[in-house]
Amino acid sequence: MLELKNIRKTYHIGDIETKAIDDISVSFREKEFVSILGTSGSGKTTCLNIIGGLDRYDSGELVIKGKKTSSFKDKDWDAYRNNSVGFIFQSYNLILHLSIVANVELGMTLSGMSAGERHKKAIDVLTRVGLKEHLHKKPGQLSGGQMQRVAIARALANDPEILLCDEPTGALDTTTSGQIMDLIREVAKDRLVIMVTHNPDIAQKYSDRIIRFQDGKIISDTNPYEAQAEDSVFNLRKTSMSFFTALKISFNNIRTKKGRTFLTALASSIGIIGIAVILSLSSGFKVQIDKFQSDAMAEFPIIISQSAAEINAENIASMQSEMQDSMMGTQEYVQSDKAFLYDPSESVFMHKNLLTDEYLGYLDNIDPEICSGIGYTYTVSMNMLRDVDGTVTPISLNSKSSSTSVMSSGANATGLSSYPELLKGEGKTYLERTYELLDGSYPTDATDIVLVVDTRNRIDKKILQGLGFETENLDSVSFDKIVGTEFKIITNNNYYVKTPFGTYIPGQDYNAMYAADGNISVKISGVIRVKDGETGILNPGIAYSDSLSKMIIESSKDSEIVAAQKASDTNVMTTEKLDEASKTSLLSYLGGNAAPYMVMLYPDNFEDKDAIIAYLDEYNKDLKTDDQIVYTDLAATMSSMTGGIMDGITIVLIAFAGISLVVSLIMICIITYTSVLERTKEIGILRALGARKKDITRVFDAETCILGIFSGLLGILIAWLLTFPINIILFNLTELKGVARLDPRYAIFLVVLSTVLTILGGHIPARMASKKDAVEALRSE
Ligand SMILES: Nc1ncnc2c1ncn2[C@@H]1O[C@H](COP(=O)(O)OP(=O)(O)OP(=O)(O)O)[C@@H](O)[C@H]1O
Repeated sequence: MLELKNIRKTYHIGDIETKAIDDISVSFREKEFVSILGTSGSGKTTCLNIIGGLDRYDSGELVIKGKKTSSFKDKDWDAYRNNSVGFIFQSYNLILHLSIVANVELGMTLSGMSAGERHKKAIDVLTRVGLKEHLHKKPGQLSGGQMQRVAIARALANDPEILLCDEPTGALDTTTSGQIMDLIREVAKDRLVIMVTHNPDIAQKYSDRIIRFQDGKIISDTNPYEAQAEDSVFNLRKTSMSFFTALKISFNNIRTKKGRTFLTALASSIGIIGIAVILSLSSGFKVQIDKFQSDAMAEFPIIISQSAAEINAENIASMQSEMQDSMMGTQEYVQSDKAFLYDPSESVFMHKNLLTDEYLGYLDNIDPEICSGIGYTYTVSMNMLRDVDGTVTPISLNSKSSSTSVMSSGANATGLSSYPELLKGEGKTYLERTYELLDGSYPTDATDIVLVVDTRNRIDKKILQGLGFETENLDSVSFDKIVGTEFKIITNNNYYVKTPFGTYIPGQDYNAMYAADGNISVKISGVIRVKDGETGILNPGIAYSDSLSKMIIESSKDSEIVAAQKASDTNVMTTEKLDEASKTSLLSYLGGNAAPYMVMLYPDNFEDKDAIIAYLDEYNKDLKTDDQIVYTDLAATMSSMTGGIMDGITIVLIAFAGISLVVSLIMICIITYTSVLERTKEIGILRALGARKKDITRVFDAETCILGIFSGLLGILIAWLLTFPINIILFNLTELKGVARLDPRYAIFLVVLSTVLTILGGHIPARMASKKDAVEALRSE
């Protein structure tokens, strides 16, 4: 059954050699109870460990059931320990954080038995050793004798052919020893039991055969046996521990140290908290910036003007460096007594855009899905008269008090703006989306105009004066006085009078002009104000539709004065000489030029803006530089600046948080290492039960995995809780609401990251654990 042939084992510590086993040859029967007696240090335990596959011999041969073990690989030894050998130790060697049933099940788990079968078998053997009443207990709640019974049950669970007992009663009183020995005697009826003991009486009383050791040699054997040549019928079932079992073992271990686990997880979650808070802040700020940018987009549509300064990256860079020079005082000074002449217009490259009918048609055909509105600005003048309480007086829509600003896009003069028309034909108009109605109605016809007041309902006094309202000594004008006010835009033919000299002057007979046919009647349909949270493009004052301008141009283009002006190179009103450009602009002013001065395209979002730009670029593709239409996209310059800054800040902050993640990684490494040291005995027990080195690594990987998931979840929870005070603080500082928000996708990613990093950090100590010598591990306390 079991044969040791010239087995030797020597331990080397420094220069000192200890011959623990010195050429032992002995054979065992298939069923017998053998006691090994001997003085301390005589090599008994070493021999038992070699037989049990816990320790390796240096030379000789161990033959098990006719199979030589010299060719055994690690995995064969693991399987041998698991299937064929049961160990019983003096100090019981139970895993304290597992229940006694789980302790007994462990060996069977490694041999791959199903959960149900395992459990039944564990209960059976525990009942057999007399522990039926104590199944629910943990090892720590049992007496020494009871613990040894559990150890016996564990050793018997896999029904091994060999039971190895190393002083099984060494720690027990006489009565209990007797009971345990009776049990072992019983077990020995159908297997080989080899017991190491110091107690000759016990050996005498219970065993069939006594072998005495001295200085690593056998000095006597009461019942020697000569091994018969056997055919090898030795079949080993390979052992393996599932990751789930590893998780269960580790989870139970962690459960016994709740406080420490919590503190460890808390400390190692700091890095995750840092990154989660930074990510939630940066994504929150990004949302704010995106919102700001989409507002900015409404404010800065893509502008196509008749003449465009080419703003490109180069210009911006040179502007920036000029600014920097003046701020830093690094401007260039030249020593000279001459004044150098230069033409400033040469340094600004102006591109003339020819807004031909073809191009305007091209713009009109833009996909309404990508461009929510197109606004046209014309420089046509509006000659208006209003009947104020029976007196017809000239009025103006324009306060004429402030300068024109292209930056405020839709406006062609302060107090007078045109609003973009809806391209989609359905849905809310730009005004309905962006402005709230204070009185009257939104414009429905081209001839409906609206009064825009600011958020405090204010309006420039001069605008209402221009419209013919009485404002002298007044603080306010009620809306119903304004809404419904009608006036007329007088056609050129009605407005201009030809003088005997062939020139044209505005007529003076307002009543006749007002009453004449062909004028365009206009009505103030309502008063509007920008909605809270929206950014409007309209200046406080009057806003009218592009169609109104088109109507005026339509009515003016065939008028006498336009015809006369087209035919003349002098100003038909002042007889002043005109160059080509002034003539064009005068014709535009008179409504003789259908081309808009400026076109603005309104996207809804960045993708749409890109699509619009692609559409505009498409037109320019095959054209010569001079014929190309240059557009201005101010939002792009803004967004690339803000986006870049935000990304930069985020990266720097994450780098800092990353450092704390590395620190927690090192900490996990140390903590796992401590856990390995603490659980050395457990490693020995698992190895004795047949766990492979891989399985030991797995147990610790499982522990760090649990720790990683837990610290990840804890980190996310804390980071999420932190977003509330952070938001309150940010709101107080910046009035931005809900900036910090934790994206669930980031949260999941960070938990995974924490788990992976923790497993990585713990893997090295876990590998170290697996390399521990089983015998030494068992010996540790
Ligand atoms: N890992 C080791 N490293 C070095 N020497 C060892 C090691 N294990 C055992 N020895 C030595 O080998 C010899 C045999 O030890 P072993 O434990 O087998 O004796 P034993 O007969 O079981 O003693 P005891 O009855 O006291 O347990 C002893 O001299 C011991 O010091």
